[in-house]
Amino acid sequence: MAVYTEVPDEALAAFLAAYDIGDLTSYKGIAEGVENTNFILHTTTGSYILTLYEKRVAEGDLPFFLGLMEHLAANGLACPQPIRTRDGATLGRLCGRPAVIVSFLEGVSVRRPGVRHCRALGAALAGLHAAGADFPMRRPNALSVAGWRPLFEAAEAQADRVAPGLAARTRDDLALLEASWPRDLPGGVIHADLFTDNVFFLGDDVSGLIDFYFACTDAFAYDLAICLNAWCFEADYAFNRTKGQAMIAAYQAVRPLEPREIAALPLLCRGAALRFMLTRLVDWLNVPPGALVKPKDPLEYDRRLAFHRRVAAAEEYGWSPVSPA
Ligand SMILES: Nc1ncnc2c1ncn2[C@@H]1O[C@H](COP(=O)(O)OP(=O)(O)O)[C@@H](O)[C@H]1O
Ligand SMILES: N[C@@H](CCOP(=O)(O)O)C(=O)O
Repeated sequence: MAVYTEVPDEALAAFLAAYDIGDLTSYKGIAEGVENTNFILHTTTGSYILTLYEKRVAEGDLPFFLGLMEHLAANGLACPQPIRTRDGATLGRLCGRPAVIVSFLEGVSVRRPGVRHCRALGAALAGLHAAGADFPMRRPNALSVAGWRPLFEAAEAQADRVAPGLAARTRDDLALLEASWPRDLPGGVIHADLFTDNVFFLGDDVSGLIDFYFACTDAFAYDLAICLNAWCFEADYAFNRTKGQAMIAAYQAVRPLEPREIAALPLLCRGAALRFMLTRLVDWLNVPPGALVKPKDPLEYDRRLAFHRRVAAAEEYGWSPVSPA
């Protein structure tokens, strides 16, 4: 459950007094999520999400995240829109935490995405990349290849306790990726965490994208690689090429991949899997006493890595020269 900060009624009322969003009729904490404290607010004008940023989101990054959501929403992307106070501020403070109110998005996330969800996601991802094209702020990706070795070093000594041989195979993956990571790919704003829990659907259509708190400036194809990892593996860790094909084709219908992006896809997928394996591994080995949130299993990404190590070409992810949408 992710309500880390309790908010007394009076503190909430004082905070809301700065906004023009009507009178509060009810509110409650949201159990989902791992990073921040979220409440759903119902007022006489509609529903909103109140987020209190906990320690894992750097306060200095908030202008980037909030500015990005405003920019994307203004460019037609269905994403949370920060609500301004009467004084024009998007960022406030509540119970000692930076806090914002954003618009509520309708829809539900899917736990086991089908081919049609992967197709819709591919189009939505390309739409996000297009909507972010002229966003003027930059945020380097702290969890790209240069950030992986410090994570590995923090976990290396205990990695084999999690799975035999994990330290050695991670060391080898890391060395290979550091030596060959593609650095000159087309890029811009990427979401960098577009897992199924961050995408809402109404029927077969994407109704909203949330959780922009890993968003950064990086290669577009790396975002696609993150999504191929998160959406296209089955429960037995077999890669479903039909899902990959649907996602890539729908992405390319909006933004065709360049030959160098296609060539780089196997490395990008391997790097994306390593990134999530490593952050999960560090969290897994450092669960604080009394933690509210169960850490995610790093071995889910160790198993994906076993697949990526055998891949030689983008075709194995479902890319094809003439991709049917
Ligand atoms: N704008 C929104 N509209 C509707 N629901 C939202 C919105 N933002 C967050 N939520 C709900 O809150 C949950 C946690 O949000 P998320 O941003 O993923 O939190 P965290 O950053 O803590 O992981 C989501 O799974 C969703 O149920
Ligand atoms: N998607 C990441 C963890 C980040 O969680 P989120 O709830 O903020 O999306 C993972 O699966 O490791």
